[in-house]
Amino acid sequence: MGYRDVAKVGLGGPVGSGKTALVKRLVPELVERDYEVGVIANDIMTQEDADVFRETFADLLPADLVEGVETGACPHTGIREDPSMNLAAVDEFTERHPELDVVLIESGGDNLAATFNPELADYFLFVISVAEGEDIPRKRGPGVTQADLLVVNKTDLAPHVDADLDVIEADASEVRGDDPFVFTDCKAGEGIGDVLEHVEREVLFA
Ligand SMILES: Nc1nc2c(ncn2[C@@H]2O[C@H](COP(=O)(O)OP(=O)(O)OP(=O)(O)O)[C@@H](O)[C@H]2O)c(=O)[nH]1
Repeated sequence: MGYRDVAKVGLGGPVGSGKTALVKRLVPELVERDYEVGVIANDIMTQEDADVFRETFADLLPADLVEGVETGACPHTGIREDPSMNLAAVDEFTERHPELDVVLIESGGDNLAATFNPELADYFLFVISVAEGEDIPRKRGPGVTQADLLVVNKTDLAPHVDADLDVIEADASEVRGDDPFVFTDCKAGEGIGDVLEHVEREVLFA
């Protein structure tokens, strides 16, 4: 894939929903499938997530394909209103690695309203967690309704927080209409194949 058609995949969602955990699961699978992958981590004030990724992916990705973008107080500004810092990072990646196929862009944790600027992300995953309660899909936040793929993570915690996955499934179906959603347990690695199937079909094979 050339400079112009590197696929940009955004991951947004509330603080702690599992965006980092999902990226950690997706990157090895993508590399295994022979894709050249870059990762950008947006963080409010630190490079913490980027440092974690560099360490986690030390054997999988060149260190210069992991970048941290510090967004300041408002985490969605960098992915929605003014994505210039993120786009500059993508440009640097593609200049250094013209063979790059896909860049995963993790947003800083935010609320249910965070969405990606379409210029920044060709495909946008919104990650929520069942641990915050089964009624999140019903709240119809823009992330939940507008994302290309809704990822409902931490299914393993459902029994511990009295969240009923059948209720979440019914609500997500209603709120999303024909748009897809998947359940994941990033701790055990469940559902990762489903996420990849959507990303490959909609973005990488498109
Ligand atoms: N039990 C369980 N824990 C998970 C799962 N996914 C993530 N976690 C844990 O939840 C915590 C938060 O996960 P992260 O991946 O850091 O969440 P995040 O959305 O990147 O968080 P921010 O970047 O701070 O917004 C960590 O302690 C993870 O280990 C899951 O599917 N099940």
